[in-house]
Amino acid sequence: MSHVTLRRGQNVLLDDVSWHVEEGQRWIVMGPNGAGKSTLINIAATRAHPTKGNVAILGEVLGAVDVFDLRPSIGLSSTLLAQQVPGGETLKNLVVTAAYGVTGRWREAYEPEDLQRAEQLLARWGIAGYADRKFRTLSEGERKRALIARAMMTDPELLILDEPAAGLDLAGRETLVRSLTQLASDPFAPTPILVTHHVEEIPPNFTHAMLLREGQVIAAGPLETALTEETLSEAFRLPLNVSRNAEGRFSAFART
Ligand SMILES: Nc1ncnc2c1ncn2[C@@H]1O[C@H](COP(=O)(O)OP(=O)(O)OP(=O)(O)O)[C@@H](O)[C@H]1O
Repeated sequence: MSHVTLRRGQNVLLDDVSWHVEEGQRWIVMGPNGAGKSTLINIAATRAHPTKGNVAILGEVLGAVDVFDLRPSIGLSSTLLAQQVPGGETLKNLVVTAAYGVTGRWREAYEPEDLQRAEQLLARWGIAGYADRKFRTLSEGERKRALIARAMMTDPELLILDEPAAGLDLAGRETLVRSLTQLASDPFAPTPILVTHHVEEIPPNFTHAMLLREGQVIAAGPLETALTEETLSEAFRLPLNVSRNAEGRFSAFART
């Protein structure tokens, strides 16, 4: 993204944001509520267009490409998507419909390989026995896993996860962090972009961070320089103590 601004009415949601993500990097997007994180990743997922500035995704220039051709290469898991899933949808269908860019199975005919891949992904994300369960009957943690399995269905090059740990209990969060750490260490896995509010949710092998506040970039780059006491305190307007343990996990507390 080069000098991207997005306005809605009088509101400036993103203000002159530039961002460069390379294959092999693993990004965290952080910032307080309303900072513009979802807006940023909606652009990255071709769900929104900037008012000003240029965007190229996987080598294609936004505005000069049919986004429906590009979308299968971009896996997306978000709360907005979860809200669009019909409650009676089975997990198997939730995952397999990603191959067709829809939620809610209607009259599409699926190939046996698609169904097999959906089952494999559910197994990979720890919900193998749940293929015929209805989405509305799942716990929050199971829903999050199902949405990530769906995001992986098209074998995307880019994987965007918007707050996948929101609403999970401690064990659920830690299991998810472990799964994301494993995913990030797979050289054939898609380039991940993880939106989060909490440094504790950052998998230790993620490499870069984009820190936003009020639509502007506070810091962007390698974790060591972009996620520091100074940058996080500035982004959240709160003096923070930030530390990283020997395993690479972050924690943050308000200074007393
Ligand atoms: N359609 C819209 N019209 C006007 N303002 C909007 C619109 N959509 C979002 N906003 C505003 O833009 C700002 C950024 O929203 P966004 O959802 O990108 O933030 P966020 O960082 O993802 O927040 P959160 O952490 O709370 O999910 C917010 O102040 C929001 O109220």
